[in-house]
Amino acid sequence: MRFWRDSGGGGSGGGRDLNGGGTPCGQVRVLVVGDSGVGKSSLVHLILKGSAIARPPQTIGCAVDVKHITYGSPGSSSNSINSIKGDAERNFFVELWDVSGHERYKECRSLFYSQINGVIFVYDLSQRKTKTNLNKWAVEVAESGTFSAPLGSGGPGGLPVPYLVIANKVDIAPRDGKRVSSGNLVDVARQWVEKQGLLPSSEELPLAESFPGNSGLLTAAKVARYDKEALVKFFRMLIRRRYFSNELPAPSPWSLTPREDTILPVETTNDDDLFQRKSYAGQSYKYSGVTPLPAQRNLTPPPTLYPQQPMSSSSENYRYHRFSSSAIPDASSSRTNRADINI
Ligand SMILES: Nc1nc2c(ncn2[C@@H]2O[C@H](COP(=O)(O)OP(=O)(O)OP(=O)(O)O)[C@@H](O)[C@H]2O)c(=O)[nH]1
Repeated sequence: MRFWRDSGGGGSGGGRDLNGGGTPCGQVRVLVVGDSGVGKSSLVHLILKGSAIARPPQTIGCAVDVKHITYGSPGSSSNSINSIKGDAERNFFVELWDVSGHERYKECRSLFYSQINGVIFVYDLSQRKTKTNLNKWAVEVAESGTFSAPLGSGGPGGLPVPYLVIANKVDIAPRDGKRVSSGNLVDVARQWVEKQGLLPSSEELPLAESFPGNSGLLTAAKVARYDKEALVKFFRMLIRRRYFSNELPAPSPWSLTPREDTILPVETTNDDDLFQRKSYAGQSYKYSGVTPLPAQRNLTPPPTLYPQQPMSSSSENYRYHRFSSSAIPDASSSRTNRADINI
């Protein structure tokens, strides 16, 4: 069975001429987790391609895509050894590990929780249970994962890396107490099961145990609405933590507020907290720009190679740690039709 998919495109990683031939300096790994059907793959597609995907196939195991991102200021010299710590613009890859939320992969998905720099938790605004379930996801990742550049204190479930909570499907979120149907198979099935009384209605689920940091980014992956700037800030913060942590402390990324004009419209709901965005994550989990503590778990320490070594444009240096797109099998067989879901 194949677990990986490499998009090989999307204007991101894979090619050698990124950013005018610039040499990638390194990579950060971001897990994308949440219940099946909340729209993780749709979101990843949107982040990579900038457009919505009509019918995402269900993820088998895990799909890996790579986004290219720059860090630093354009136009500065990149030849000096010091410039890596300074303002030269550098290329990085953000690996997005889109882990299937389907139960059938529960036993094996910890395989993918390796050397994680950050986590994106996704839930479905129209299915409140998917939000309360985020805690389970956090515990699972925290307990079975290994982490790169871990934080000194834990987030939800003890998660030791920065995270972002994304509330997807804002386009069909309940308004005025009424639920809007998305029409997609997973949602229809879930609503049918709830109606039969086989599951508590997600509308009735208590929010008391909801995920720490009720705020989150609002997205509607299906109609290509998301806060690109906030996502990029999150990715850059992960890069900074991993590769530039001995620079002067930067302002807390958790306190960065996305630009007002990129904020999705606030909709009226019976659950106001879902629609307020104040920070990227729980208050108890602020990253304050301090140098990360040594690895807390069974970790390979994050490589310090790239930040410290002189850069060269030789092809050897183009390879970067832990990810080689050539090592990743063909994408096409890693997914299957959503119609295959067993409900
Ligand atoms: N209305 C609406 N539907 C969405 C949105 N995002 C995703 N969907 C739909 O939700 C369904 C599930 O989307 P996926 O992206 O495959 O969900 P997933 O979380 O990756 O699911 P798994 O692979 O099973 O873990 C698809 O039919 C999508 O078209 C959204 O923002 N709004």
